[in-house]
Amino acid sequence: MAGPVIERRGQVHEGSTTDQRLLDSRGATDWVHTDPWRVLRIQAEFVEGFGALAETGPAIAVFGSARTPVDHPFYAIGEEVGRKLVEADFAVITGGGPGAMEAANKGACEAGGASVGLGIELPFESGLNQWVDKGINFRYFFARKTMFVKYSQGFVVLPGGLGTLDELFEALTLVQTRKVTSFPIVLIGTSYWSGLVGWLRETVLAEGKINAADLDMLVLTDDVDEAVSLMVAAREDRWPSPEPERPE
Ligand SMILES: C/C(=C\CNc1ncnc2c1ncn2[C@@H]1O[C@H](COP(=O)(O)O)[C@@H](O)[C@H]1O)CO
Repeated sequence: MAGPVIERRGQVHEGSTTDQRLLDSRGATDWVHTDPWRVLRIQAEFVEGFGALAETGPAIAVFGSARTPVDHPFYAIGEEVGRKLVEADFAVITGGGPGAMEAANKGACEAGGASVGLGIELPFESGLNQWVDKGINFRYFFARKTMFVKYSQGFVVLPGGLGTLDELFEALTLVQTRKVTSFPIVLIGTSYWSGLVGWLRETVLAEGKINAADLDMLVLTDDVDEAVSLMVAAREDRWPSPEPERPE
C-alpha cells in the first residue's frame, strides 16, 4: 500500500500500510543521520526561526566577542548599545551567548525592550545568556545567519574575533551584492577596528579587489548615539513617517 496512491487489481501488492510501517518499525536507526533526514531538520530550523521571529518588529542585530569580560569597557558599551536601541524602539537580536552578546541583551532587557538571542549548538557547553527573553537554539550556522539578516535592519558590531568577523563580512557581501538594501553596518571601537579598515583601504582597495564605494558601507565610531542615529535614519528611509495631519 502506497499512501495516497491508489492501487487496484494487478497493481495491488499485499503488505503493510504506511501507518503500520511507521508505528511498527524497530529496525536500524542510522537513517536519522542521512542527508534527506538532515534536510528536514534544516527545513524545520527555518520554519521555527521564521515562526518565532516574524512578529519581532524592527530590530537591530548586535555582534561582538563571546569573550568580552563583564568588567571590560566594551561590555558597558554593549549594554549602552542594547539600551539605546530599545529607547529608539528597536528590538535587539544577538547570538545569545556570553560577552558582548550578553551585554547587549542585558541593556535591551533592562530597558524593557525585546531581547532576542539566536544561539548556536557548539561542541562545547554554551547556552543562552540570562538576559535573552526570546531565544532559539540553532543547529546550523547558515540557518541562524539567515535569521540575523532577515529579521534585522542593520548591524552594530562590537570588537570580536572570528565569529564576529564572519558575521560582519557576510553582511558586507550581502550589501555589496545588493541582496540587502538600506542596511547600515556600524563598527564600534575605532582603535580596535581601524587596522582592519586601513587594510581594506590600503591593500584590498589599492589592489582593485573592491571599489571605493564599498568602503562607505562601513561606519566606524566610538559614539553609541551616532550608531543608533544611523539605524534610526535607515528605518526612516525604509518606512518614512506619515506627514502629520495639519489642523484645518
Ligand atoms: C567562546 C565561548 C562561547 C561561545 N558561545 C557562543 N554563543 C553564541 N554565539 C556565538 C558563540 N561564539 C561565537 N558566537 C557567534 O560569533 C560571534 C562571536 O564570536 P567571536 O569569535 O567571539 O567574535 C557572536 O556575534 C555570535 O553570533 C565561551 O567563551
